[in-house]
Amino acid sequence: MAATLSRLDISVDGVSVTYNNARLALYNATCTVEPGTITALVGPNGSGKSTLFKSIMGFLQPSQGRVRIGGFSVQKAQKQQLMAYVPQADEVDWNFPVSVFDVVMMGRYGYMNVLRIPSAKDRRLVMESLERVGMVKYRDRQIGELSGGQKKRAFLARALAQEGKVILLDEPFTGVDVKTEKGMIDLLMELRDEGHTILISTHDLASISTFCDHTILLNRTILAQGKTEETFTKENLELTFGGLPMLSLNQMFESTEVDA
Ligand SMILES: Nc1ncnc2c1ncn2[C@@H]1O[C@H](COP(=O)(O)OP(=O)(O)OP(=O)(O)O)[C@@H](O)[C@H]1O
Repeated sequence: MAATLSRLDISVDGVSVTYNNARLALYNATCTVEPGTITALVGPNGSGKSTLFKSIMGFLQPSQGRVRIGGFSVQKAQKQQLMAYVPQADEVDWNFPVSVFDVVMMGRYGYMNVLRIPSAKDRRLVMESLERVGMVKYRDRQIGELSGGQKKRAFLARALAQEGKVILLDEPFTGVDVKTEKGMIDLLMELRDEGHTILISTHDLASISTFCDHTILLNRTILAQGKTEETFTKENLELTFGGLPMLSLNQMFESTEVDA
């Protein structure tokens, strides 16, 4: 893996997305993910987090607005393998007859010709990525035969093998135990220190202030963004989540204060 990287920002400018059912999922979203940071994307269910990820990755075309990755168009960033994506579990066909090794090798496809014959370098990077997430011993398992946490780590390894400078993770801690989450957070911080730009959506609000440099709050549009200590406030969370009971917020801030 490269020791140092050129750091890339993500710039989202006035992005709106309407799905086929005419539902406006995202409205005039404008935000910046600073280069070489871990940035949390926070919002309630259905607030548009996955839609924003898919717009950044170029999986869907916004009806308005523009996304740039390190100044490049999304299309150019895709061609240059600048972005890697760890999807939500329900976006994956777990019955697909591929091993963990095969899934991680998919991260190398963008570097191969049409015959997709892996080079020695491709194999080395796949093994290094599996090692980094502690999944070498599961490399021959069919992907459906993994636990929730192992599945997440397999897809994180695919992102590492892809060598994307920008890594997007859509709810990587769902169904993951505390120890595995801690291991993943440590790895994300290492990747950040190597210069990766990381955007992560999570419902685990309690851990955000422990590892996310910046936070973006979303509910159909961007409601607040900035350094976590300035943005991840009770007032902004109330604005974003609306119906979240005051008791839950009070408990979370009390436990954050105790941990700090
Ligand atoms: N393919 C689709 N077709 C139509 N509507 C969609 C589609 N995908 C998402 N939506 C709608 O767009 C809105 C935003 O969905 P999105 O998946 O981006 O939210 P989210 O913040 O990622 O939610 P969650 O936290 O539950 O994963 C929701 O109202 C959802 O029902």
